[in-house]
Amino acid sequence: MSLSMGACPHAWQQHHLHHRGRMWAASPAFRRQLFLLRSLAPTCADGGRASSSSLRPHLMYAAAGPVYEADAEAVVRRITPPLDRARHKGQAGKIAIIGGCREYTGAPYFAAISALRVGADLSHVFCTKDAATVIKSYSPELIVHPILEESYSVRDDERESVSSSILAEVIKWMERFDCIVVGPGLGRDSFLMDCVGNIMRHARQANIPTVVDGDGLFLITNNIGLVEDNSLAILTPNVYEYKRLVQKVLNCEVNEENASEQLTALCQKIGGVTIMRKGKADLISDGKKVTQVSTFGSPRRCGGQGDILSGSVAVFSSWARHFLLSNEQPKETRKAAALAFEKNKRSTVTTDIIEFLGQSLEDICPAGR
Ligand SMILES: NC(=O)C1=CN([C@@H]2O[C@H](COP(=O)(O)OP(=O)(O)OC[C@H]3O[C@@H](n4cnc5c(N)ncnc54)[C@H](O)[C@@H]3O)[C@@H](O)[C@H]2O)[C@@H](O)CC1
Ligand SMILES: Nc1ncnc2c1ncn2[C@@H]1O[C@H](COP(=O)(O)OP(=O)(O)OP(=O)(O)O)[C@@H](O)[C@H]1O
Ligand SMILES: [Mg+2]
Repeated sequence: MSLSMGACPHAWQQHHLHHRGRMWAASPAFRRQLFLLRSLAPTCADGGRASSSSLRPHLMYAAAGPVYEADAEAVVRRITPPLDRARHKGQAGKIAIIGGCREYTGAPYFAAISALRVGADLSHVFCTKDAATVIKSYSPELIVHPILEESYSVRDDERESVSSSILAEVIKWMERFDCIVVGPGLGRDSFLMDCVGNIMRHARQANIPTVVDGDGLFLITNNIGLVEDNSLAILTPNVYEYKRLVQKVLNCEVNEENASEQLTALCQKIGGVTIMRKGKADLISDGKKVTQVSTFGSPRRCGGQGDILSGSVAVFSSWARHFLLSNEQPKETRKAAALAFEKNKRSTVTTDIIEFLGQSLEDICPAGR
């Protein structure tokens, strides 16, 4: 299905933006958009499947083979659903984060709140009991399910029944979600990993798109069958997570000279999945082609920015899916990072970036009046 400009209710905005010329390119609003562009990468991969017109044919690099720079803004503009009065709660996206344990409460919060700030209607978090109250206290906007358990809180003879009841509880909700994000702040407890593996299998059977990040990547690296041949899986590894995946799946070291070929080979070996390799430039592949997003965001590398990305990717990929399925009509995190850095400089933290998500999206795809 083609994502033609004419099909987009915001096409006039795109036209308008293209004609602002150099002044626009130099404007603070344009710079603010740059950060958001990075978070679009998986969406761009999806958009790329739908339309080669979402790729700029003029640019590229990669030591071996062409890599196209994704026109992330155009993709976002096309897939962002209009703020239509006839729409009801949930139609702009229901997202769930599977993550949050004794050590990590920030990561699932960042991912879940970013999904809301990008434009989803409902954002859930499935986490351990220890983490739930903490996460809830960060924000009343989130729906928090304190259902996961770690080994320390489960007796050996209870494991099977606890595992079944965790799965049963998640299954009750699963069908409602447009996308789940597995891993932010999940931790690596063995019992928890087993339970989450079961959740992933169920999500797959139910055809629920799944973004795998953080400790979810640790889980799948050691159980690659969890994502094998799953075209609804998007992996968002950082530099270390990517290294572990390459070592495990391709049985070799990361090769920067042939980055795009290696990424393609990794996708193909796993089969069907889309991988967004985060870094100085984000490289995205579905095993067929490779695109990149290299617009500059922020020089701050504080923890949590990958969580913003995974939550945002969940929303954009569900918008893209709706667009493709219904011919209705996704963008944005490097841009919010740029905005936040402009304001806070070296003291920029993840919460500052989240504050700018809305404005960044607004610059790309205005909500209208
Ligand atoms: N505020 C929070 O709660 C946050 C929690 N986070 C969570 O923390 C958990 C672990 O994520 P990480 O990305 O830290 O996990 P990793 O285990 O991949 O990395 C831990 C750190 O160790 C170092 N490291 C790892 N492998 C290395 C290697 N081969 N060579 C050199 N240095 C290496 C890096 O500095 C890295 O940041 C995840 O669940 C993640 O979601 C992060 O998202 C950051 C924010
Ligand atoms: N060197 C870089 N220059 C510019 N942007 C980067 C760079 N490295 C990563 N990014 C961007 O920062 C965001 C987070 O990537 P990062 O590699 O820090 O993820 P992460 O380690 O998973 O983060 P988290 O701390 O949330 O787990 C992504 O949007 C990525 O595109
Ligand atoms: Mg991470």
